[in-house]
Amino acid sequence: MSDSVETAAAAAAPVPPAPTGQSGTVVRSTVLRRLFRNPLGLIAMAILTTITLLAALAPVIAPFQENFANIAKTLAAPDAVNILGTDSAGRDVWSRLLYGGQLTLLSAVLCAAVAIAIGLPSGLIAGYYAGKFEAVSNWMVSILMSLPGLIVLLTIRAAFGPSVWISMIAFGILISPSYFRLTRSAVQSVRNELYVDAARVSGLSDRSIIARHIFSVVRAPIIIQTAAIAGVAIAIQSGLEFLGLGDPAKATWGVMLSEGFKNVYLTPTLLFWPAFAMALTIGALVLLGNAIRDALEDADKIKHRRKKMHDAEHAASASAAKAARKTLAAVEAGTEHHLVKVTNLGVGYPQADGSIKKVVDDVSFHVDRGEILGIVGESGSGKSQTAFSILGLLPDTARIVGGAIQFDGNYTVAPGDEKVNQDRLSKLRGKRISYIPQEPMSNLDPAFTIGYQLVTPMVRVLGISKAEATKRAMKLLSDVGIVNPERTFKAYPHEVSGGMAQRVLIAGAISCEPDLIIADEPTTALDVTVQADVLELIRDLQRSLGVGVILVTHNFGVVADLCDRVAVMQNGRLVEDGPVRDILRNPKQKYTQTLLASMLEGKTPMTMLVSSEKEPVA
Ligand SMILES: Nc1ncnc2c1ncn2[C@@H]1O[C@H](COP(=O)(O)OP(=O)(O)OP(=O)(O)O)[C@@H](O)[C@H]1O
Repeated sequence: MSDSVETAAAAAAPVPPAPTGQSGTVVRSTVLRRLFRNPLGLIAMAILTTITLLAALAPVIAPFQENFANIAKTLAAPDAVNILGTDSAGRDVWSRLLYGGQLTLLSAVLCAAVAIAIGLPSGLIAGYYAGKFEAVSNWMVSILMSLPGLIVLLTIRAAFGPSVWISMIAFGILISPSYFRLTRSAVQSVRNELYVDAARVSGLSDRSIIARHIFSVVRAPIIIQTAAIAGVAIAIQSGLEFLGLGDPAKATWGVMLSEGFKNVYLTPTLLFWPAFAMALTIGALVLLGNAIRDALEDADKIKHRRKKMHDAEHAASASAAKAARKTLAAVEAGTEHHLVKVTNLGVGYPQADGSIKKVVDDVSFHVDRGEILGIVGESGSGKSQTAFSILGLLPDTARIVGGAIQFDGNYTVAPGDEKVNQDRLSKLRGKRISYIPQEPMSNLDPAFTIGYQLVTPMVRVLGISKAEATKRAMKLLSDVGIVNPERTFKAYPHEVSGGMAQRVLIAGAISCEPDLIIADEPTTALDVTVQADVLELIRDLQRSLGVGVILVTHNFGVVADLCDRVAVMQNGRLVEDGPVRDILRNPKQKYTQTLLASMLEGKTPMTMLVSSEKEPVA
């Protein structure tokens, strides 16, 4: 398949589950265990927990209210009553430190929360959908980043008074672009991963895809970033207060710092204690961020631990679907109501000069239940673009420039439509239409076990219990010829071979009892020794389940071996179609004859072809 099409490639039914629930919990507990084993992480957590507890318990453990002043005892040295001494107004330093911790920590949390609330969702949406939202967000982010932060904060202070909360909300807004950019780049890096396309094909809504696949990618960097941002917020807030811009009526570490500085020559410890508390907190936050990063880094170890947690008991169960499919298969084949009907389809891409380059032109064919239609043609002939039109997975830039597509009598592309009807197709993909891709490995999410990726869509689409779906998955794995289904079920994609991964995807493709399977060169990425097995498997399953299959291939040998009917494509056009037997016996077009000749003469199919007699479509 062409490079461009690969971006739109999608996989069969397997949908990796949300990184929540059992697996998510296991991963989280593993990360926590690793954090506890890291001495720096442990120290950081101990410091932060102690500081938070002391601050939270200030009303209980502080000997005085933060603003209680004993004018008779100013700038006093530490004694039994005032263990850290008193300040210039006779207030207890220890009590103010505790109450100050409350305000300082809460304001840091507020700042991070505001920044996350703005930056995270906008980064997710911009990264996932791109387009206008991303353009507008980028524009706003650039404006925010070009603002001189300190001057904005000073202006806000002048306008709204010395409120620590308002300052921190403003700082949260100013700092939100860092979350936006972090999230957007993380999302962009996985947006076009085939397992994300696979989830789309399997019928997951965009919201679920973002929650399950995309958010899991940004979660770790966001946590690390938050630790750093909280530290920066404390430093900025204290910096402003140190400059005398804080609310003197409130005890915060910054206000204490400012007051301590005024008396630095008389009582240097007044400056030391708030500075020490701040340094300890900020240092602990930085250490914690690093420790979390280290804990998350070794993903493989985490995965292996997760794997051990999966202890399943499995047994085979009957596939009632098979019988149901057989019945269905007999109903509609050969009638005018086709499972898929493509009529005069045209697909094009707008060019820089304003013209549209057609890559599929006036293509018509149909597929019925219980039959295999082969779409054959040389590389670039438009096979995949046709298949992706049916799946609704054309790139955003593609335009339908003519014709229509009906699935089971309903238009997914109606005459006059410029785009595929995604609302309608999202209800079909993964449920009634499934897909077997050409690159099995890239279509399985490396972060989840094969079993999980098989079970989740069945639970969603078929509405069955997890236990039942597990049984079905085991049966499916054994149906597709996997010798040790238990082991494969518990394995991660990197632990199985390409041929086995393709069998897994085939199992996924049939798991939700589809009516149509679109297989796009399903053996291309496989070793020759397993190609025949996989093709035979598709044929056996198609026969027993009675589904319709569209098989995209450039190999006429595969067509001859497997298909009932064939559509031959060249340069985006359908040059010939009909029952395979007729076309094999009596190919009318020279192009078809050449394709056949390359097969019959035992040459490697499709390495050399005569040039088209027609002009390329444009
Ligand atoms: N995103 C895109 N933008 C512009 N042109 C594209 C895009 N995707 C595909 N094309 C063009 O569409 C034409 C048909 O591509 P398609 O992938 O359908 O061919 P194919 O027959 O499946 O080939 P292969 O067997 O190599 O996959 C090619 O000329 C390709 O360059």
